[in-house]
Amino acid sequence: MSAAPGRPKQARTAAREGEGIPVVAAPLSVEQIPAGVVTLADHEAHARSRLDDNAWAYFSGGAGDEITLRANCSAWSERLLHPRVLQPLAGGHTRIELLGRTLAHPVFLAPVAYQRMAHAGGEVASAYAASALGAGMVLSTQASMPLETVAQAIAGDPQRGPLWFQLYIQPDRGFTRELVQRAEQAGYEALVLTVDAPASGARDRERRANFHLPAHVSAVNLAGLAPPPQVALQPGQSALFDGLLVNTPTWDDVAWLQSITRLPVLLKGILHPGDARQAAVLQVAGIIASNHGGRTLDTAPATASVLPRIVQAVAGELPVLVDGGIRRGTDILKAMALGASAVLVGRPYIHGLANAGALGVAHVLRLLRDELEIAMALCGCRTLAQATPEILFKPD
Ligand SMILES: Cc1cc2nc3c(=O)[nH]c(=O)nc-3n(C[C@H](O)[C@H](O)[C@H](O)COP(=O)(O)O)c2cc1C
Ligand SMILES: CC(C)CC(=O)C(=O)O
Repeated sequence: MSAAPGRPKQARTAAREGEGIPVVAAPLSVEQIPAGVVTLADHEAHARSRLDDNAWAYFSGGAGDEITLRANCSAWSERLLHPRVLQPLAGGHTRIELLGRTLAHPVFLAPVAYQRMAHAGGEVASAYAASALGAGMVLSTQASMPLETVAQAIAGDPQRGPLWFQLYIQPDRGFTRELVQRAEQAGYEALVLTVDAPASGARDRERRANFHLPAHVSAVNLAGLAPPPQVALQPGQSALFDGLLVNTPTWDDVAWLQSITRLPVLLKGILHPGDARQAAVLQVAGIIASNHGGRTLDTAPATASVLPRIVQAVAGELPVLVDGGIRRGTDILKAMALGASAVLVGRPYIHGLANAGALGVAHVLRLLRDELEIAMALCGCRTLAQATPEILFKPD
């Protein structure tokens, strides 16, 4: 049993924090997209052959019976688009406005921990790709490269999308505050507070594979964080509720976080309209409708299913982003039609990273954007503002 921000088992010879981390990704010239890889599903199939069973269990697994993991994908593909013809399309584009910025397209790289397990270039390679393709990126608290190194790698790139920092509030609030200050100083533009993982989900696939972090991979940005004090449990007390979760964040911590930072704070992991309302009352900068890619509570609903209710609950007061199961440009268009302001993808870019480093991540982003443009054109949408529920097929 472990709380969300806890550290997985690690090989005993763990490198010292930050040691041996390349500042640049492996040279692109040695990496290629294999012929025949033309969709995100192709990337996934190829990545399976590049990653060992240990890494595969971590990156691809979900919680429990993986019902939510599968539902995330099927809920998008089961919704149908309703094409419109003979619309003027010249001058069309995928641009959006979000938190005061104009972005080339609505795709972000979701926070995914321990990316050096997929490729030596790790989070820096992902950041290069996001930057080159104008995508946003959210760096995980549990990144395997220093947050400053990742920000520095793309600082000054005029076409880069937003760089945000995902935060897991640590039991040690002083350490958390220092982490926030580091993210501010490094140039991150927003904090994404993940709220759906006070405890790690039942990661059965990881347990079957005896998942452990390789020696060269660790949560370097949490170096120096003391383990939470051991609680002496009384007979009958719960190791979870009376132990690991005694300092778990609450709504009060959201207000606390807003009070200690000048950065906009978004909440990631909202599924219930009541929580969306509460977030709006606290005037957070945005929410991300997410079930953590099916990795926390199994049998939670697919994000495509809850998105309309969440959009309705916040009534335009704040942007709603969504992730989980987005694998096609058509999925992105459906999300936008349901009221999302932008989308995040998780596993697909890790597959690209495993396959060809920065080039692989860039390829995944390029495929999504190309597919989005095609879907927009075929639905008669010149801009994403025209992606309304009208383009979704409503069965009788
Ligand atoms: C291997 C892996 C690690 C993840 N690590 C984090 C993390 O550190 N913080 C976080 O907020 N979400 C994390 N997530 C969840 C993603 O940010 C995102 O919500 C999810 O992957 C979206 O679903 P998708 O993979 O189907 O696109 C992780 C997901 C995966 C697959
Ligand atoms: C280290 C984990 C807490 C990162 C995470 O959020 C995940 O694996 O889903």
